[in-house]
Amino acid sequence: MNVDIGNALASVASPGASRDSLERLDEQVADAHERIVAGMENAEHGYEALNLPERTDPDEIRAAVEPVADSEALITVGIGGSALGAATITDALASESDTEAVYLDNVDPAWVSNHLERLPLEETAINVVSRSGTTAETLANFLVVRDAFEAAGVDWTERTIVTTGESGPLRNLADRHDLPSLKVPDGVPGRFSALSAVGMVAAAVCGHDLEALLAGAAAERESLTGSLFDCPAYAYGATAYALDQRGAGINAMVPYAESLETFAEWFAQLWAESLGKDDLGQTPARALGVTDQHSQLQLYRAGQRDKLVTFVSPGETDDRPIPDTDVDELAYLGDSTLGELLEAEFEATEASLAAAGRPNVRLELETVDEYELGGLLYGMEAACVLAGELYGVNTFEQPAVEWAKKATRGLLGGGDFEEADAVAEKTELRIGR
Ligand SMILES: O=P(O)(O)OC[C@H]1O[C@H](O)[C@H](O)[C@@H](O)[C@@H]1O
Repeated sequence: MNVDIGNALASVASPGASRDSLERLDEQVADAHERIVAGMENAEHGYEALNLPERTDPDEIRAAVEPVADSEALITVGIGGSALGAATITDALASESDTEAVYLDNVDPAWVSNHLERLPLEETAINVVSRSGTTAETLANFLVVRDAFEAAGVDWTERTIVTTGESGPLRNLADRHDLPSLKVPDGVPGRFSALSAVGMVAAAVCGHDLEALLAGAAAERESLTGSLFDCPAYAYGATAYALDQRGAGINAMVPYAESLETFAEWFAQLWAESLGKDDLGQTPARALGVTDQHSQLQLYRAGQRDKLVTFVSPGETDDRPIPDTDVDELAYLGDSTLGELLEAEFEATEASLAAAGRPNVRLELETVDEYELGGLLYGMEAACVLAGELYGVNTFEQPAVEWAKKATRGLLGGGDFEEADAVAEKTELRIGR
């Protein structure tokens, strides 16, 4: 991964960071890097995620999925960090296998039912993922999926893989039914677990090259040094932080590839849950090039000066020529391909923001394959850990989310949680019927 921060400099954009201010920030980056390296060496909670390229064992993952390797579909039941990493990987990568990857990361009943009714359950595998083993949405969906398999006369115990922590309800269930199971590595929060079994079981069933994913991540790990001017991941994390400090409180992630749309969702969780605490943090927004040039670009170029736009350039992709036409006004298109049109629109949009003095950063891939994607995921995780150090927040916890989880359980009668009382205490000023 390369990172180009030129359009975030104060000489181009406002808000922008001057070269001098980045030099000064680099001293903090050096200190943060020392802290990060110590955390990695001591396998501290969270920092341990940056050791995954060496820790994850592709053979173990492939062995666990062996019994369902030739399934027509794989239903991953998980939410947040237990779904988005896997979905990012299988959505981004082309595969020769025909396995359809489906993610049940919502409890919308009609949507869940639609999936269960249309999939060939006797040829479908189930991948249940929950670090805690207690998340209500995941366990509820799993019970629903199991029930659908039973109703269709399919033995779900023959078709289920479990990835969870060392103990908990899901671990007990896996043991009781003797299901193939993998462990969420210790010290790795869900949103940092894409490069473990959590993110890679689906990739294995879909036939992706797990070693290449890890090699791309390992190369990014090698590039972690004590200076933002030498390390693409830190350059991104430090620049995003510096711009937030200067008023760019929103970070719009804009990949120029359909296949990377889920990556923007994954990034949004990483950035929001890790940095959004102590009244700090930069709000992630999601957009897609070129589609959202025609819906959001107006705001990004001419709205409030509160945004950083992060582009992801996918590099080389499959291409398709645009056929010639005898309509004079469209003749110029006939000399191009769709890929060239996409690239031209990307360059034009980037330039349009810079020309209007709007900060933007470019993340460049050579192409979208396992190696590059592994590097991108790792790079963004390292950027986020660095940003967390610079903000001085606890990057690896999410107490605000836990609050809502407890309130939900309380409402459903799953225990006595004082958080649930807040629901009854809602202030109302209702207009309408
Ligand atoms: O993996 P689980 O324990 O089921 O948790 C799934 C998700 O739950 C919560 O929403 C947390 O805030 C997320 O960070 C986590 O990824």
